[in-house]
Amino acid sequence: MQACAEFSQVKKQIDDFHMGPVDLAIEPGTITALVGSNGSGKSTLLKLMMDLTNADSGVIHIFDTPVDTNNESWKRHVAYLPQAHIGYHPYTGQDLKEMIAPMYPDWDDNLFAEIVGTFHLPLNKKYGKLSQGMQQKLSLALTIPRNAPLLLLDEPTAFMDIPSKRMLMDLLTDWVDQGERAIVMTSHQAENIMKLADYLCVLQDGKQIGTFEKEELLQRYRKYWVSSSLPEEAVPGEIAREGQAILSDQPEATETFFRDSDLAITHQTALDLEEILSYLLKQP
Ligand SMILES: Nc1ncnc2c1ncn2[C@@H]1O[C@H](COP(=O)(O)OP(=O)(O)OP(=O)(O)O)[C@@H](O)[C@H]1O
Repeated sequence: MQACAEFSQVKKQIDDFHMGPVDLAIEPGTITALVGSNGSGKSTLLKLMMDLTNADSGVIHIFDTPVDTNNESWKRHVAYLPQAHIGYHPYTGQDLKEMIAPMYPDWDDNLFAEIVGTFHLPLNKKYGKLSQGMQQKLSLALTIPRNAPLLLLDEPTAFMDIPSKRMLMDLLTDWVDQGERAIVMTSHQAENIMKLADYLCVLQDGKQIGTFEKEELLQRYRKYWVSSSLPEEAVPGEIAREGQAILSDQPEATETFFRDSDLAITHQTALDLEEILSYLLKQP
């Protein structure tokens, strides 16, 4: 199946920030969250996909077309929501819709009306006069109905209230379920990632720690308490200790060790995604 986007050994340097090498494939029908601390390179990855900045080495393909080709027709297959829109401020939502919709052959006016209705967006007000949260909602209303098969969202819910976040998450899940389309989004919000993402591409200071299937990641980590004192030396799979608890990223190996050492497990829990990401991002 044709990948929506593919990074091969992509590297980029901006001053003293070094990104990559990044290898990543975005398959249709999937939602990938770019996760990492501030300044880890998430927005830069999206900008590289939009050819808004150039890679120093490596190749990025969008639907099999290299992004740095002279023919930019591939851009019609991508809808990009940046963190901030420069140039929208003097226009009303209606003006912006009339400017943007004709550029996208698959623009869905019904979906635009649905998002406007869901978020109670006033289309007669200038973008610059809207609150940050409303600006974000209007930007989404102007981006999702483009129905481009690859949707890139940079922090889409950063300024949104809780009910709106939920509504957007439902909307995005429905949107991606409709067919051969994919979403790549950056997010700091574990709730978004937990609800939406199939895959997590984890970045730390520009380094790609890994790309993980969310469910696989959730199953990989467990926390154990045992009946007597823990041995001083590290237990197989141990990644950390919290008081009398051991955190493991190899539950089978850890449990075998406890069994062989006659240490009864008195309690165990899975780790939530926020804890897992904190551990991944603490790695040296
Ligand atoms: N135009 C620019 N000029 C100079 N440095 C830049 C520029 N754009 C990005 N950088 C640097 O590149 C690095 C990665 O930035 P990027 O915006 O991709 O991070 P991020 O993971 O999206 O961060 P955040 O979570 O804060 O949005 C940072 O060190 C940033 O300072």
